[in-house]
Amino acid sequence: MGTVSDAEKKPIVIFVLGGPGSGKGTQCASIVENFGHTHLSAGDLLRAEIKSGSENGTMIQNMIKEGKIVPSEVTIKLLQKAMHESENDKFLIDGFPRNEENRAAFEAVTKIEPAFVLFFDCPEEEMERRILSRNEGRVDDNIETIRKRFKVFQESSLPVVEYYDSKGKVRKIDAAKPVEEVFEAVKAIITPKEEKVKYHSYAILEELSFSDTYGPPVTESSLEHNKKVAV
Ligand SMILES: Nc1ncnc2c1ncn2[C@@H]1O[C@H](COP(=O)(O)OP(=O)(O)OP(=O)(O)O)[C@@H](O)[C@H]1O
Ligand SMILES: Nc1ccn([C@@H]2O[C@H](COP(=O)(O)O)[C@@H](O)[C@H]2O)c(=O)n1
Ligand SMILES: [Mg+2]
Repeated sequence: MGTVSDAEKKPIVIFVLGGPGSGKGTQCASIVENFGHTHLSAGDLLRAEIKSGSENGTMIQNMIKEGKIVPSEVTIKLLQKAMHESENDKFLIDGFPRNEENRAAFEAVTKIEPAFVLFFDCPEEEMERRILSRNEGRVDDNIETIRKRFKVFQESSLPVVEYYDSKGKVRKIDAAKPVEEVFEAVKAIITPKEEKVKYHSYAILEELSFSDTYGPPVTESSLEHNKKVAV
């Protein structure tokens, strides 16, 4: 069997999902800083497309104002372009897939399956409070559009989360907590396996030196055990 060349290598994709205002963009910024992923927000790409004066601009603007989901073809093209232009091989795709059409079309076109889905779970009252004090001048940050976006989230986006949950791919996070606490939970999920093994090994070594100063040396087999613990 031949080897897979670099050109054929699939990027690592993490889908970042959660209701409007749940904190996806905020947490993605910290993940980028700490773990080096490239952050692609579908909403940001669509807003940039409006600004660029593209022929789809007016259609996208109207859909965003109404809290509706833009046809997958448009959004996927923007995501693919951004991925091709990046030299990175690990991406956080934020706010996508937003409905079943988004999900199926992305998989069919790119043949990429997400490594997992980070799902930010937050009550509507908290998301509403956050959006109303966001102050970024977004056309959809008003109470009328917020209500529509909540409805679309419940009816179209949650089924996508449930789909990935049925495949064991959802990592759910309590996003109602303060930013720093949410990020601690994120870190526990994103931290590469090797780092966790190192951490567990040090913890066991420390425990040994405190509780049993003259205890048995840490053997290779006991480190092997740590590896099994740190999944
Ligand atoms: N854990 C948190 N606690 C309090 N405020 C938060 C928290 N996380 C984010 N915020 C604030 O809430 C607002 C919404 O956050 P953010 O833009 O990250 O959400 P989002 O999920 O990307 O929303 P959207 O889907 O509308 O793009 C921002 O003003 C942000 O500073
Ligand atoms: N897959 C997507 C993502 C977003 N949209 C539209 O953009 C709006 C804002 O998205 P945020 O992620 O920045 O909240 C969203 O309400 C949709 O109108 C989309 O169509 N498809
Ligand atoms: Mg966002």
